[in-house]
Amino acid sequence: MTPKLLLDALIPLMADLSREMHDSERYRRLLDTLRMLFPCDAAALLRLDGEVLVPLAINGLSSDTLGRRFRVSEHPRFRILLSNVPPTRFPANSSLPDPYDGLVEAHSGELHVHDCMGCQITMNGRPWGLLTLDALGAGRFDSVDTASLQAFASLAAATVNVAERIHDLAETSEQERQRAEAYRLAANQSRRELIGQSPAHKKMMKEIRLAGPSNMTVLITGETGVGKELVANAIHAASPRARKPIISLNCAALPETLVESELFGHVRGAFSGAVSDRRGKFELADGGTLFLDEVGELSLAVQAKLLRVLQSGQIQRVGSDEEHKVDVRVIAATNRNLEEEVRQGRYRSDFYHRLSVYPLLAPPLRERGHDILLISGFFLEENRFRLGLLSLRLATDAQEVLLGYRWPGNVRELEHVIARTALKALAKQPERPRILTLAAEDFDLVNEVKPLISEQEEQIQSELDLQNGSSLRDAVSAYERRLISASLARNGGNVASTARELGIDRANLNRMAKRLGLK
Ligand SMILES: Nc1ncnc2c1ncn2[C@@H]1O[C@H](COP(=O)(O)OP(=O)(O)OP(=O)(O)O)[C@@H](O)[C@H]1O
Repeated sequence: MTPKLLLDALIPLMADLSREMHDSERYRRLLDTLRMLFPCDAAALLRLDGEVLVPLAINGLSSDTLGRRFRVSEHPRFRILLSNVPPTRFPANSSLPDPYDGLVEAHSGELHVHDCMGCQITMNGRPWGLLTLDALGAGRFDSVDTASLQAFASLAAATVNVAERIHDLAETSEQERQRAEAYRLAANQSRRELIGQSPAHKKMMKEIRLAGPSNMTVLITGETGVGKELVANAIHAASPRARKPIISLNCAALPETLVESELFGHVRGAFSGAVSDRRGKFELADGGTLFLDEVGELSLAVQAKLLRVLQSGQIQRVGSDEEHKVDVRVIAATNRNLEEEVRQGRYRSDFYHRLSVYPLLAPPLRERGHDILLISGFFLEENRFRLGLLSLRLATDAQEVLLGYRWPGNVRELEHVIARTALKALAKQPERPRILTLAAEDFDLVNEVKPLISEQEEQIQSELDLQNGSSLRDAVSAYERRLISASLARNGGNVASTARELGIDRANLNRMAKRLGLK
């Protein structure tokens, strides 16, 4: 090969060193050039991973070769190649078995490789992997100059080095992005105050102030949307770790196989797709808090691993034997009844007890009385701003609707209801107003309204009222109570519509309700 041809072949490869491209494309171009320069039927680039050689790219070999893992101890040719820095040639009469026998695609009935060469790729003075060349015809490599192959191996090492550095950079920037996101979220969420004044709210805040400064593991329970994540943030903010991040993991959002790697991280090659080392949430939360949301969804196997970490404070990345010490406080949340899950054998009792060192209940919205209006105020203000209004408020009858509703989706549902209702009410206006007042009929909550007296309570009540000996007045009161409760429920707690349906005015209805002990 003339120097010009040689340069023509090598220049694009050198130019690749300063270009960003996918590894597979980079390695494919490397092997294409190798085959242009050296007369062979197949070539491969392999990375040494512990005791195993992993093919990263192949050319002229059957595609299943990429899935093979060659144990160095079982392949004497590979062992020899790895122990010598200069290239080694195995001539046709070599008695050592060839790992690629039967894998070269160009064979015309000839399965046996007759000429084989290889060269170590050295990185930082240590073997990183191999380049191999195979030919079916004996003596094909007679003319190959080993110094040229060694020079090519140096170019291959530079190529691999660039690919790995790009990987590391991408990984570092991804981790920095995650960290920045965690700080941003923490800052945003901690700005979100837990609004409320009800006794249930005050009791919860007291617990937060008590548990926060301790280093205890807290298990927050409560229905969906009650604000468990906000509670976790408040606990973190009240702790000495407040200046460090709180890192969240939603245990329900990931398949079991990924949960472990998300929690503990992994090393390169731990599983297919693990192309580089990665820190897990435990390492990201080091010094701070790890919030495990929906912890009730973890499998028994992951529970066992987490329990070990919580007890020892040591984590092991998936695929590694090394242990890392981490200093992490865990706060977990669930809307499941974990005690029941333990009884049913679906949850580990030891893990449950390790999590619930400090159990904290976030009460449902329907038990927080007028907090519903305070929290509505927060969301009304948010929506006022978003919709560009001067004022967004609730009419009195709308407040009654919100207070009478059972809120199965709790605060999150309230947030969505207000956003939806405000948007729809605005769309109904003939002209864009500056002030918008949401009325009872703007809310579409009628069907889900909680009966003011449950059916069972009502029956017991009416039986008591109608017992023998009760006065006519008591019986009439009982009847009025039932009639008004049913009408209020039908009208979504809307006093105006209820009064209309019953044919009395609102003030009268309010007086009657008060006299009958109805809220
Ligand atoms: N007391 C509160 N004051 C103001 N906003 C609140 C309050 N409680 C909850 N929120 C808001 O309600 C929404 C739902 O809260 P969050 O996501 O914390 O609930 P959760 O219990 O973790 O829900 P899930 O069980 O679905 O994970 C969030 O937007 C949160 O900011």
